[in-house]
Amino acid sequence: MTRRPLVAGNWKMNGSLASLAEVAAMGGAYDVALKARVELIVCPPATLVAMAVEVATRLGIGLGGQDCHVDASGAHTGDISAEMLKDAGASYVIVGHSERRADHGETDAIVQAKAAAALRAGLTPIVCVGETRAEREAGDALAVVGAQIDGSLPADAPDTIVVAYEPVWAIGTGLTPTPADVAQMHAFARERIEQRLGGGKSVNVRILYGGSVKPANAQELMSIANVDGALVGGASLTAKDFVAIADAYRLIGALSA
Ligand SMILES: O=C(CO)COP(=O)(O)O
Repeated sequence: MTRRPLVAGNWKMNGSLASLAEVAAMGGAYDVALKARVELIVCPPATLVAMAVEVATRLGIGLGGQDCHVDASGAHTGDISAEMLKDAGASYVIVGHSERRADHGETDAIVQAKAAAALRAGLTPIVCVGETRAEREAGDALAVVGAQIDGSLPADAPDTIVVAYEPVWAIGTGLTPTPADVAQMHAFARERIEQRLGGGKSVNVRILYGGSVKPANAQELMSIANVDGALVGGASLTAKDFVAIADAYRLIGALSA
């Protein structure tokens, strides 16, 4: 089992050219020892991906997009393809974030097609899943996430794909599930990913936790079995908080299966 933790920052619709200074500021604390321990990537708005490449690459920080179209090119005004993100210097792309599922009506089938598009372009998709508050309260969290995994992962995806469990009710609210609930969901997700992909691939698939990850709770959340890193929203906008989250890995031992 060789899963390298991944801490990914999702800037959402935030950031300007001036924000590239935050990327530059991540470099100082992301030192050789931390690089050996955890992979760090930033997913800024598409307008900034190409601009961020030089500084990010120099600091050993990866770049990702936040969405991609299913097609490589064509008459889709306002959309961006996975190939364009790759061309701009990205190596990852988030697909199926709950905000896109809600704002743009993205279904599991669309998310799966986007994940396949990412793979076609040579990007690693970060496929997001997660239940709403109502679904958790109804006792349906596992069933909902299981169905999203079935529907959103291409069946032939390689074990390099990343899955992010983001309970919708934990995003931007300061609320997080209990460690026991996170452990249960991540163990369940790994089993379900195995059923979906087969061939023992799930042991290598990184499953991130997302939703109100902050420096103060990072160590507790990242220490949970089957949590292979974090997808961070608000706290990824400032270098200090974002690197402090990755820094939790200095204190965490080898990841447990
Ligand atoms: O949606 C998220 C990351 O994709 C999580 O956002 P917050 O970290 O702001 O809760």
